Amino acid sequence: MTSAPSSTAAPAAPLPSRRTYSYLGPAGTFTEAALAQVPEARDQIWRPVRNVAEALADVVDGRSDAAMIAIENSVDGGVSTAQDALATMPGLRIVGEYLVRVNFVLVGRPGMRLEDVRLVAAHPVAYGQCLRWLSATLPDHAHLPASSNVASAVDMIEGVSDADAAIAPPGILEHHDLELLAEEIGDNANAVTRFVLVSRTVSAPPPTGADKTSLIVELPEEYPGALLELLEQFATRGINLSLLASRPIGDALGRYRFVIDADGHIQDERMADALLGLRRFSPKVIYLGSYPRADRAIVHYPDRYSDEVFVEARDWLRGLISGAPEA
Ligand SMILES: O=C(O)C(=O)C[C@]1(C(=O)O)C=C[C@@H](O)C=C1
Repeated sequence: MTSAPSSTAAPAAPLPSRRTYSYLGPAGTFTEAALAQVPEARDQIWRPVRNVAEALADVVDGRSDAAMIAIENSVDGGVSTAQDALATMPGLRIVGEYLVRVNFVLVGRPGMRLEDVRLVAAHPVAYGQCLRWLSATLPDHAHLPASSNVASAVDMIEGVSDADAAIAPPGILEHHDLELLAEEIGDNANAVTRFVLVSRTVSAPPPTGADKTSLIVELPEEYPGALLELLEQFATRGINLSLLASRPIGDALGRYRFVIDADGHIQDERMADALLGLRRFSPKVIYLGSYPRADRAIVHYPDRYSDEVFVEARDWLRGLISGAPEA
């Protein structure tokens, strides 16, 4: 006979609540491949959405804990929709960086032949990476923008779009019955897309020695040499920039904000000093976060830019002010 559970048994421990991650769907996108690189995201809830702004809005509004978004492609450059969303949506922080090799196939509805393709559905960033192949192979085609690399094909199969063919990741054929029309159609076989994981404002993960800091900075108006002064904040502190892109602010012609990735962490003395310099002259500095670089490459600095030398110089100045005898 089995005994009834004793009423004095310890109550079961509450299950830890699962975290939700938004990403550009549907399943099978490169963005999903980037999310698969995040160990903490395993066994959590993955929420596919239709665009980057929706993924970030999920985080801002609390529907998700974090969002994975594409931010830069080695062939097509900065993903402007992501840069603009980060510039205008408050309360977000980049907490991680991930790289995904990207290559593309052209797929059609079952029975479609390459020579009959006229309308090609593709995400604009993917389209930009296949332009040379497309103009050589399908010079008369028209482009139908799609919201993602997988949505291009799924919308075509489901009759939501009139496309004859779609640019998609190679894995698409494992999930859908499609005609493979061409493989390896990307203009650069080594193309890589950089993704970032974005959460609500949190303190930065601790420095690793291989970190990046992302910023968006506006220039003062009517200020000759302002861009040079912005760059000097980094140059005079020995900080390398790995990204400098301009995006229109949108309120008037000729007004731009600068999207910057700088080597180093906000807790590095030289980076903190550069941020103070930027804050003094720029009307708006958005700090997007400091996080470990995807390639984990340690950056080495000449001694004059080390934390110790910054601290020593500050102590020296304090000593001069306080009248302490010089060592
Ligand atoms: O994640 C996907 O598959 C996407 O469709 C998005 C995206 C992008 O926004 O850059 C991702 C990687 C490729 O470079 C092309 C498109």
